[in-house]
Amino acid sequence: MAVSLCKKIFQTAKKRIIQQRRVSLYNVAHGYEEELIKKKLQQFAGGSINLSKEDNGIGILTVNNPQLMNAFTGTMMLELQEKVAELENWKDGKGLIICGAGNTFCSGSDLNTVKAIPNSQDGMNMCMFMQNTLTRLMRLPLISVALIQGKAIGGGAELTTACDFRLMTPGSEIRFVHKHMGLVPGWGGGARLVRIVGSGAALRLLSGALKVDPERALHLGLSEETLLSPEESGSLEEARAWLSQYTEGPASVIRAAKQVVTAGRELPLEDALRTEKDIFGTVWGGPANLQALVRRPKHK
Ligand SMILES: CC[C@H](C(=O)O)C(=O)SCCNC(=O)CCNC(=O)[C@H](O)C(C)(C)COP(=O)(O)OP(=O)(O)OC[C@H]1O[C@@H](n2cnc3c(N)ncnc32)[C@H](O)[C@@H]1OP(=O)(O)O
Repeated sequence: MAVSLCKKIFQTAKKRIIQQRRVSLYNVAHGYEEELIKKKLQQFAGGSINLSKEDNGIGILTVNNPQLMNAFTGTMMLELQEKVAELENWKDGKGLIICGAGNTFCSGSDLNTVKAIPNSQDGMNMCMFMQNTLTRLMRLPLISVALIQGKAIGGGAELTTACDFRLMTPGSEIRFVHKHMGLVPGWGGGARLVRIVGSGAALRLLSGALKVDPERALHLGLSEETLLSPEESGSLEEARAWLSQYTEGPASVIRAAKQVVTAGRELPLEDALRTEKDIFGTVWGGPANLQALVRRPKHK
């Protein structure tokens, strides 16, 4: 009995590690030293990443460091990784809203943290750490929305691209300011931006460090909608209502829809088709499917 329980725990842990490896981009084979960068990041404290999971299957992830316009300190980068892991294990989840505290989104990395780790090894490790985390965030089986109030600057702009959708409030802006910092995006935001707006527009936004207001974002297809409310609770309510149009229904089906799209977005066609077949197998003959066959709804 005890042996079989131990075996089961071991198998579950092994499965989880393999799954995390699959969704993570970098490991030791890429020269990535996760424990080393985690120790370094731990030294730069401040702010927090808060997660609340609502009964409707929508999670609210808040970047919280309002004194620094929600810049990411070292400990916030670590907390983001922890919250993403928590979301990976949230089986009832269907949607996610990412927002910033105090009426602004996020101003990228905390300049005090990055100034203290200027050497190339730390920079590369931090870059791989954030790419791993944001790739896992992007691949969550949750429909994700960045709610952009105020400013999304540098790494903050990159964070918005790890979401499926972006909603902007009046007066807000997204700006890839990296050029002015002598940088290019390093959190994966460059590659993701190309896939969202195309290579020409992405090159203009990066090389011009252009301010993208809600109107321009709509025009570029970077934002889905400009919300009416400029303030925190009103815009969150609007974002919730917008997202619930897509999260209405059984979690198994909503999550499967996101997984099919993730495969289609990331894999070569034949691999995506095979993955779609596997995901189809998880819903075919499932409770939602069987109930629908009994109800026989008309889709008028
Ligand atoms: C790959 C990612 C990449 C990286 O470094 O690895 C980046 O993220 S690069 C981009 C880094 N971010 C910045 O360079 C932002 C610099 N800050 C600003 O441009 C402005 O502060 C702005 C536009 C975000 C907000 O301007 P606003 O006038 O509304 O407010 P304040 O400037 O008065 O800001 C209040 C307070 O916050 C401090 N602050 C803002 N952002 C950061 C930051 N990223 N790191 C550290 N501190 C930040 C700002 O200095 C003010 O503090 P104070 O003590 O009053 O000077």
